[in-house]
Amino acid sequence: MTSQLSKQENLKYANPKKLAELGRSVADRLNVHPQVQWLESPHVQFFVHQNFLSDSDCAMLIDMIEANSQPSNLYKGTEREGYRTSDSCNVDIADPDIRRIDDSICDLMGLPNTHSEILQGQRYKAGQEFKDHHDFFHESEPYWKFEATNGGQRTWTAMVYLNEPEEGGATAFPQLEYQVEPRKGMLLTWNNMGLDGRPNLNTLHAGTPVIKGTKYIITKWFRFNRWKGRWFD
Ligand SMILES: O=C(O)CCC(=O)C(=O)O
Ligand SMILES: [Fe+2]
Repeated sequence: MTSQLSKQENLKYANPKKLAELGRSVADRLNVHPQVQWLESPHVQFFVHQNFLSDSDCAMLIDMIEANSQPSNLYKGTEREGYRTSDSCNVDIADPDIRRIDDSICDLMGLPNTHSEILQGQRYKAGQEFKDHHDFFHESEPYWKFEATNGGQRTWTAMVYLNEPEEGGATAFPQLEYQVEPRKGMLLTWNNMGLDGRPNLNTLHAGTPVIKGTKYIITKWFRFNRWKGRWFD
């Protein structure tokens, strides 16, 4: 199936040259940040920041997720039984604490919050998982035509672990043969585009099943253009 967009149109929504520049500018910023560590992958621009969120912010977000979670969605038309079994919530972006946390992630990345989706909270109970997937949009899928004009390609992902489940729940990158164990307050971020500014298949990842305890995270997806789903600007 094709994206039904002309090559020329597609450049407005996912321009490899500009996406490569964006990747470099974020990576340059993160590389000189004293608290950010580069996870040395030649294949993916990949970083962590320990203790990005305080214990009290983690606790506040967990309470919010507990109060507002609904079963997680997969993209309409791409649903597969058992693929994403966690619960999710869109946080209340009018809440000043949420705005502060949202802004602090944008500030870390050097990306405008207008070009990002609302933070999403997720809860995985024992046995729940989010199987291998890419966060970028597959430009050959029918949904691309909508997402192209709704903010364009998903560029960087930033997620923060709000707690440490007793067992399981790592974020696994099978192509990199690498997995990140949840650490309370730790932010993990990667560029879903490659150095060439095109969707990077090496970013395939999964939230592996929680075996014991519960896992809570927040995730933020940055977009190439202004995200039209935002209602508060
Ligand atoms: O739960 C995880 O560790 C990964 C979550 C994830 O991949 C996502 O929210 O896109
Ligand atoms: Fe993901």
